[in-house]
Amino acid sequence: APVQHRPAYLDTGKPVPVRVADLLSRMSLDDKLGQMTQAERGAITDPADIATHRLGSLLSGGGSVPTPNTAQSWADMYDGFQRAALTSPLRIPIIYGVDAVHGHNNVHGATIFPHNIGLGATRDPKLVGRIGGAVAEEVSGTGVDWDFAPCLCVARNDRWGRTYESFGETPELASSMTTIIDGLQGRSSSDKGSILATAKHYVGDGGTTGGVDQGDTELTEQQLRAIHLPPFRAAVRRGVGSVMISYSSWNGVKMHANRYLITDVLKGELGFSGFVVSDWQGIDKIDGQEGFTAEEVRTSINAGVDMVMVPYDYVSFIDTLRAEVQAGRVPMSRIDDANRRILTKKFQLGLFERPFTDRRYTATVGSAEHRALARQAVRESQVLLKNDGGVLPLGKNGQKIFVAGKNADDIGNQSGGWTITWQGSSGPITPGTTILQGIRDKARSSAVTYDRNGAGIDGSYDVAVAVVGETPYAEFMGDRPAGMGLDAEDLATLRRLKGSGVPVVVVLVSGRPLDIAAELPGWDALLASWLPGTEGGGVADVLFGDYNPAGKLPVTWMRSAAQQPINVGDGQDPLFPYGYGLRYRRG
Ligand SMILES: O=[N+]([O-])c1ccc(O[C@@H]2O[C@@H](CO)[C@H](O)[C@H](S[C@@H]3O[C@H](CO)[C@@H](O)[C@H](O)[C@H]3O)[C@@H]2O)cc1
Repeated sequence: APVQHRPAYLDTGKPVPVRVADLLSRMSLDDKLGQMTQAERGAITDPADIATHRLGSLLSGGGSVPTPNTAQSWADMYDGFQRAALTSPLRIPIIYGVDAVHGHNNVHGATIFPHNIGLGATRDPKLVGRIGGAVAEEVSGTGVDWDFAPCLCVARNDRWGRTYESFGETPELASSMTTIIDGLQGRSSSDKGSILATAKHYVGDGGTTGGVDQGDTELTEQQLRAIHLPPFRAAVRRGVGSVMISYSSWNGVKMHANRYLITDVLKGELGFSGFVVSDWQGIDKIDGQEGFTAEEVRTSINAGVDMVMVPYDYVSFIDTLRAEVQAGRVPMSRIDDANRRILTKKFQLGLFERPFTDRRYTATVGSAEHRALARQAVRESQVLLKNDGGVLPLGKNGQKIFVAGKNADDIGNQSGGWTITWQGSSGPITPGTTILQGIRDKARSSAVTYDRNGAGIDGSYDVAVAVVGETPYAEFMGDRPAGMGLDAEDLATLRRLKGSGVPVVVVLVSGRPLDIAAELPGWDALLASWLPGTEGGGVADVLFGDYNPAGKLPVTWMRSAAQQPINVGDGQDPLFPYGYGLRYRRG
């Protein structure tokens, strides 16, 4: 019998472009349309539908998790979906995406790193690259092969609910932190424990008028190119495998419909050779109405979107796109280009050879090694803004320390949004060390008293530490169009502490600068902690002087919310300037 020749696309000895061309030549129109379709895992009622509709990708939206929500269970879920995908005639594996934006944050027990705004304060690109490697290991250990990160937004107005997802307010700072892509993708994307990274959200998401999430970025092209494009140029140079389009508009045109910026600039001028994915229901929002229309499908695909994060009505999407192709309103060349881009990444990731979870990485989820790295990141991210009379560092021995504040003993609050659920939540939502626990661990020979509201404080204490700030939010839920001050609970707690006559150290756990100028004179010290994640011990390392704070503001700190947007070089007079940060001692 004639030797069964393995098709070229399955021959690992062939160059990727040859494998892609061979596979493309074997694909039907429906095979190709399916590759461009990404569905939410919750929309898959029968895994057989993955092969039936030739789906190219699945995702977990924020908080979309298997039960139980363990690394093992994720790996089993992924392998189940992949096994179903491989029953299709051409056996093309799916690629599965998640938002691991500060660790594998959907997974209970995963290491939660500081959100990007804290990483920006470290000014340590090498550290951020190492974090990318650790996140890639934890994500790989659950089977997942695609991370919708990093967000390379340049946050220009702190009212924006996604300010904490930004490394900072300058293109230089965001560009410097694209080292995380090297960590996520490895030296070669087929490296073990490497995953596909995503530069998002292209372009100008952090520059909307008023800091309105999904709003309109009203800038000249020269301004857009100077402020918001550079991090994407840097990411493309580093070989980022995918780019996600922003919900926002540029001068009134929805980014998901912007052919000039997606095809001419990103793919042409910048030379991006990976694939472009829409945001969640991003094409639906082009006309501002619920659901997607044939025109929105046609417009976004012709603009250069290669894969659509539908995420639920994927059958209707495929049917609509098929009709547009058959009517000649979407050229076959566009469909083939999108497929080439997607398949190239799947081959480069090694998905055809190793389609299932590499269980050697499952044990890295929440590992002591990763938590130690996260604690180092917490230490380096702390920004000391005030330290009158050297009230910091605190004494480990023989001191009476009073700790107060809603964010002192709350893993959920210190982790912020995109933690276990999309919006995040207060409480003991995942294993970690709260800031209070970190303080207790340090001050074993001092007396530490905690009361959330400061009840019981009196003049007998040597110092009071108030851990205050924001509770978790994500995206538009975090927009602050009005005031940006502390909430009533925090203000009451601080008043009570102030009344005791004891020196007050404020630790601000927040996703952005808050309007605190009026209260600041009553505080003896102020430490900006940002959203440190599960390793609150790193905050205590700084409070007790085991680490000499070196963090620098990644964003300008307003004197008043009325100053927003306020950014370095705009001539305004801030409370603390971009780059500001005190140390305990030189060196
Ligand atoms: O109940 N509602 O009213 C409601 C409204 C909007 C929702 O919208 C959806 O909720 C989230 C959780 O389901 C989804 O993750 C996205 S967010 C989007 O998704 C991508 C994939 O997760 C990320 O990479 C992007 O960075 C991010 O901008 C969407 O906003 C959900 C619920």
